Amino acid sequence: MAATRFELAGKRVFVAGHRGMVGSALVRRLVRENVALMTVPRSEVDLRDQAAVFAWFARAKPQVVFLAAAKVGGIVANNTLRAEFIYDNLAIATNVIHAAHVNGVEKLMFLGSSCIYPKLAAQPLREDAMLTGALEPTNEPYAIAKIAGIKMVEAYRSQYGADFINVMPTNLYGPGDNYHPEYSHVVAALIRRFHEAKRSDAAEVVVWGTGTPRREFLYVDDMADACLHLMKTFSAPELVNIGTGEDITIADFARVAAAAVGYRGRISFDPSRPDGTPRKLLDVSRLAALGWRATTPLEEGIRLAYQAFLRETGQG
Ligand SMILES: NC(=O)C1=CN([C@@H]2O[C@H](COP(=O)(O)OP(=O)(O)OC[C@H]3O[C@@H](n4cnc5c(N)ncnc54)[C@H](OP(=O)(O)O)[C@@H]3O)[C@@H](O)[C@H]2O)C=CC1
Ligand SMILES: C[C@H]1O[C@H](OP(=O)(O)OP(=O)(O)OC[C@H]2O[C@@H](n3cnc4c(=O)[nH]c(N)nc43)[C@H](O)[C@@H]2O)[C@@H](O)[C@@H](O)C1=O
Repeated sequence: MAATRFELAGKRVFVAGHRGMVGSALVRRLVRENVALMTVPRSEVDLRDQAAVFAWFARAKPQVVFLAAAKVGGIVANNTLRAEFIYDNLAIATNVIHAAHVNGVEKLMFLGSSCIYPKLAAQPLREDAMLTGALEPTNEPYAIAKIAGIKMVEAYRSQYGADFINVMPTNLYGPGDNYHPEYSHVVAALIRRFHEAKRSDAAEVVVWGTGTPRREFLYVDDMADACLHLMKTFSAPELVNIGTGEDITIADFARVAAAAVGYRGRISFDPSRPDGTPRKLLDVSRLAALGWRATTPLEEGIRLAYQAFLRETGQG
């Protein structure tokens, strides 16, 4: 895949979803670049509102867009709020991608997710595995909306020659995560649960599912760095996975998180809770060939994430 060079410097760069975990990491990373950063609060422009999005793009005229706004959550949020996950994510993708085209945006990056790959696809997950099999049922509405966004990017590239690209992040964690006890992802959920257990001297912490699923975790500042790298150097219709290329069982991950938090009690598993996809490990060879690798080891990332949790919940 040939490398290209896209100049970010001097551009008006819009981060959609700038208050979120990824969006805020993109903002932290972009301040080191010579760009005019653009953000807009959801109270001013709800990205599900087509008229509001079109009016804002026509007025603000961003040149570059990172589309990091979405309805996001862990396995239970995805499985419970199924209508919101499909409606919000379809609406956000169609409104922002079309508005970017109509207003002559020079380059747009759409953030998909590793959950767009079939539940039982061969591991590690290659980019060409998309649409080769049935999806994991717990997050099918979200994955379908993400696949629609990916296909829009491909269609606008092929029909209009738009320089829009698709990246597929693995499971992310770090500052700005959502610590909701039911609706968060596993990393934030376990940091909070182990922390509360440590504070209350609880003898046991219950982890959902069997502990056997395998997941790959990427620190969100690495994710932001990869996004900037690809924005500057990648332009093609193919997807690019963003991950570390290493995975871990949930049981082993729980031990890593407990150690980072300093919880020393028992860890048990509740198999009545959903496991989700048995394994989600990305093939990152395309990303490596494009010149990027993750640099934050899991133990270090979880330590930083715990510090961020303490800060963000007023305990640090
Ligand atoms: N977290 C993860 O593990 C993974 C995330 N991704 C993708 O990365 C992207 C960012 O995710 P992440 O940062 O974790 O999610 P967050 O929930 O932390 O952030 C989502 C952001 O989107 C904004 N947003 C949501 N709905 C609307 C709306 N209707 N109008 C305007 N803004 C809206 C939120 O605004 P507000 O703050 O006002 O609520 C928030 O800023 C998403 O596309 C997600 O699918 C992909 C793979 C894994
Ligand atoms: C990023 C990704 O996120 C979601 O998919 P997921 O990978 O299943 O993410 P998760 O973080 O919620 O769970 C990972 C694993 O961890 C186990 N687990 C243990 N204990 C807790 C726990 O306490 N909370 C949660 N949430 N999970 C737990 C859980 O049972 C599962 O086996 C999708 O919505 C999908 O759409 C998506 O994009």
